[in-house]
This record gives sequence, C-alpha cells and structure tokens, in this order.
Amino acid sequence: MSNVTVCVRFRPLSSKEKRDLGDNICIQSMDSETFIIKDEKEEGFTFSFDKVFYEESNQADVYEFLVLPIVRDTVNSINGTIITYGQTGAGKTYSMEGPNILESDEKKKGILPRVVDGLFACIKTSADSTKYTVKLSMVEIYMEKGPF
Ligand SMILES: Nc1ncnc2c1ncn2[C@@H]1O[C@H](COP(=O)(O)OP(=O)(O)OP(=O)(O)O)[C@@H](O)[C@H]1O
Repeated sequence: MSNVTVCVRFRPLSSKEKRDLGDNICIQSMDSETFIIKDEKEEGFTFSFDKVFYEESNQADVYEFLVLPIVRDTVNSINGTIITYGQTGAGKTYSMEGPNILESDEKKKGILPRVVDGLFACIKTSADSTKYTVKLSMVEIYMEKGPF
C-alpha cells in the first residue's frame, strides 16, 4: 500500500431522499475494494479504492482500517493526516465527529474522539520511558478557502 490510502464511504439514504427519490441506488458492490455505478442508461462504470465502506459499515470499521495505522505511526513520530472530502451532506462530519461531537454512544462516535482515545491508549502501553508531546490540529477548507 502507498503512503496515501484512499477510501470511499457510502452513507445510508436519508428519509427525505427515500421519500423524494425512492430507495433505488445506482451502486453495485463488487467487493471490499470495487463497486460499479450505473448511469441512467444502465451503463456501468467501475471504481476501485483501497477500501470501500458500504452503507452498513460502521464507525469502528473506518477507524480500524484507515485511522488506527496512522495513530500507531504517530506514536512513533511519523506525522499523519486524515482528510474527508465530498459534497455537502456526503457524511464528512459524521465520519469525523459522529452524529454529534459530544456523542457518547461508543458505536457512533467518529474518528476524532477515537483518535484521542487511541493515541493515549498507545502511549500508555508503550514499553519504554519516552516522553511524548502530543499536538493535534483540525482545519476546515470551505469553498476552496481556509483553513478555518
Ligand atoms: N454513515 C452514516 N450513517 C448514518 N448517517 C449518516 C452517515 N453519514 C452521514 N450521515 C447523516 O447524513 C447527514 C449529512 O451528513 P454530514 O453532516 O456528516 O455531511 P457533511 O459532508 O459534513 O456535510 P457539509 O459539507 O454540508 O457539512 C447527517 O444527518 C448525518 O448524520
């Protein structure tokens, strides 16, 4: 795997989307790395990623595959960055924070609270007596402007 891991995540349709558009989706899953999008003429286009998180995937799946390796590297002084990218309503905030940044439901909490827990859990179990300084920053780029 390269130094950059690129995944795609599908979110479930909202009740409004189901009401307005029905619950047909144009995605056909091939496997955990590949899916096909069918256009209105039923022509299929195949896309592959390091991992595809389908709509039934949960926050822990995303954390374990994508984020935990970065957390582990960080404890070994290797910088890491996690970027969520997509149109409005795609699910960036949900993946990063969870349904609410103060989410206390273990299953629903997003990447950010898991990173903080994971980072300190890794430091706690590290065998040697290394002294750690932890710095973490978050930025939002909106309309190609920022960081905010
Ligand atoms: N994997 C998911 N499972 C369940 N609900 C989800 C999931 N991803 C997103 N949602 C829901 O979809 C809605 C839109 O998601 P979210 O606010 O995260 O989008 P966003 O990409 O951050 O949008 P914006 O760019 O407008 O801030 C929210 O109500 C969120 O709770």
